[in-house]
Amino acid sequence: MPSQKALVRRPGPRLAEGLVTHVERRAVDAGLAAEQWEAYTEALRAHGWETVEVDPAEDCPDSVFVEDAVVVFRNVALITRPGAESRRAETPGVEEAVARLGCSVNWIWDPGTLDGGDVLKVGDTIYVGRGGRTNAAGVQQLRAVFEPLGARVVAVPVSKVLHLKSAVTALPDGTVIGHEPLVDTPSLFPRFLAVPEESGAHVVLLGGGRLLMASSAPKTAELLADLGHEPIVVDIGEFEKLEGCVTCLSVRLRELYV
Ligand SMILES: NC(=O)NCCC[C@H](N)C(=O)O
Repeated sequence: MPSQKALVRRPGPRLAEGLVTHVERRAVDAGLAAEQWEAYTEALRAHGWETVEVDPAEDCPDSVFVEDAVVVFRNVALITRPGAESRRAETPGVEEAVARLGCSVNWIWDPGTLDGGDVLKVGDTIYVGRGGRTNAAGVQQLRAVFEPLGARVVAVPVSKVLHLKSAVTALPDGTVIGHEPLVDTPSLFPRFLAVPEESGAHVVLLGGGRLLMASSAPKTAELLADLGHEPIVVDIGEFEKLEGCVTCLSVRLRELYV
């Protein structure tokens, strides 16, 4: 039976030292971050997802952003080689977790770099952002792993934000949504809907019409509700200070057979 599991990773003691690239550094309240993380994982569970915790990586400030360490398509997990060197020690724990769940495992190798936040799956199309964290070799290696499984890999330039999924994600019907000033080439997507807020571009599909979204995008939540979707809103403000979004705090394993 297909699973409804979601990998998550508890924030570690060094969270406040997480990388910032496109935003000013602001102090992170570790206690509040822990509460927000609990509420985020609770929202996943409340909507039918069993959360599976990856062992903590206490020395890695950014390890809570678990989606950057792995890309899963069908039953195959591609362990990334993060573009930021300080994040490379995050991957062994994630590799162990996906292997335990029964995925076959592949790897991005030197000189490739790839962050999971640069990978957006829409059906069998895999968009991969070529930007600050993912290089051309990483794109080629991703293609070599997933195209034989039936995926079509489409490379997309990313220059204005940290990751492709900082700029765009997709609705259940496949429409790609993004805040236009931050999207390099909206015309690359067959159906594109502009949203009024930067963090409005980030949705996690919970199933049915339910979309997990950040409370920092109220106008977008209203727009999407008006289009017949059901926003489920969580406050992830402490993670947004570190350029995190709702998407990067979990990895949903939708096609795992266990
Ligand atoms: N996929 C994501 O959007 N990940 C967010 C990563 C934030 C972290 N502070 C970083 O710069 O790597």
